[in-house]
Amino acid sequence: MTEPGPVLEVRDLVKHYPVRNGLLRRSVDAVKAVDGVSLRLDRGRTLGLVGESGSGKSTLARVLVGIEKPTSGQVLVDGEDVLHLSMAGRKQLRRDVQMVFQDPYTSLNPRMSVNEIVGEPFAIHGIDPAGGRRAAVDELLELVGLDPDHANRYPHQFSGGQRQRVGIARALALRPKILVCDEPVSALDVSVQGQVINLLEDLQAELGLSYLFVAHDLGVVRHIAHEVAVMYLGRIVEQGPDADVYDAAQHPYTQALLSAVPVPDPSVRLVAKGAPVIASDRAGVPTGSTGDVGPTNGASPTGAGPSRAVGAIVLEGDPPSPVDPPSGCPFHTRCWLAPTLSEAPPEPSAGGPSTGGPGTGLRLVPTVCETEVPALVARRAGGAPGAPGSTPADAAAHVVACHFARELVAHRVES
Ligand SMILES: Nc1ncnc2c1ncn2[C@@H]1O[C@H](COP(=O)(O)OP(=O)(O)OP(=O)(O)O)[C@@H](O)[C@H]1O
Repeated sequence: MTEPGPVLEVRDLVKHYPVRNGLLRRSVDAVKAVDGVSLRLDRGRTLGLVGESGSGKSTLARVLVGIEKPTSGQVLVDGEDVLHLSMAGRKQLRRDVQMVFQDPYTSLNPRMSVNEIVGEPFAIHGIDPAGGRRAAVDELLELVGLDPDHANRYPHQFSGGQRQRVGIARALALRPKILVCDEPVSALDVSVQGQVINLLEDLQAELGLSYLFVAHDLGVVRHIAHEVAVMYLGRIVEQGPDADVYDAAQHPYTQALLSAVPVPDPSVRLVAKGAPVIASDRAGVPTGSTGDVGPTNGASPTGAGPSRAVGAIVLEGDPPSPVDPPSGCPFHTRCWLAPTLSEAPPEPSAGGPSTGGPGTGLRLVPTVCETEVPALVARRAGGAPGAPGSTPADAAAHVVACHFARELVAHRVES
């Protein structure tokens, strides 16, 4: 039985990459890859992290496993701040957080046998497992469903799914508490994606592992994650239990991503109240330009079968540059809700923003959305601010960073 509580907490994490110019390589600006992210991952749970290409997911993942140093912020593993420990303490704690990489074809050294690859973490950390290194490797291979008799083979002698199992075995060698899985199945055939996802779920149940699961495929994330965080331009814009986010998304960005996910039953259409519903049988991405989020083949690795997207919300243009993100709400330049807000007829206020908003008929978009960064706060259904002050640090809170978040409703349409 896994003890409840957070195993990983991220507080106001920032990672900026300096942009250098000229002969003197002066730092003139910065790519704001991660720009103030707070997250909480509970023991034995899976937090899915989704967002378009370039939203900062991989940078966040790399910071969490110690490949990159953050510009500022805190990363706590079991309550200990990993970034402010001595080298020795950091090395010890880093064992607790391991990474499963996206591409098993490039992440495994082709010149090393599987025995050497899986056993390498023992050598790096100077650990002699009880019973010897080879026995420990065999045990790890069995744990991930590989035949220990194949330990002397090389990566090219395995299929893609088997290579990813090797990568998972290596990540488990030091008995970590947390696995950061960066797109662990996106390089695999759809037919084997489900097998690897099932393996990760079995390992979680058996070993009490916690996963941060980075993925662009919202169908896969829905299958494996208990909670979902949505990232846009280096920030979390919505986070909550998977059912809340998938069935009642409130951020216009999340709604756009979800609207492009193929659903098994085309008579079910996901729409946000007031969203511009564009009927489509395109099983693809909503952006029409950047194209990261959303399966493109219409088939689900989780067994739902062929399906199609209906009612896709099309986001105009590419995401803005993280060197010069928009003022105010970072999403306002692409927000489909913005025009409807400025044209909304007056309606009775139900606890919404005290001045202006979708019910007042005032053209607030240029003022609030362009000038004020919306905080992540819990919201009641219907879009009115709920419990200000709730943050991702509160387990299971559904939090949204939008001045005018709207509840997503699922309803059946006549086909
Ligand atoms: N080492 C680096 N130096 C400068 N900029 C970087 C570096 N690594 C990432 N970036 C930039 O940071 C931003 C976030 O990139 P990141 O790879 O974290 O996004 P992502 O959401 O993981 O996208 P993808 O799914 O395509 O990997 C991008 O604008 C990217 O170009």
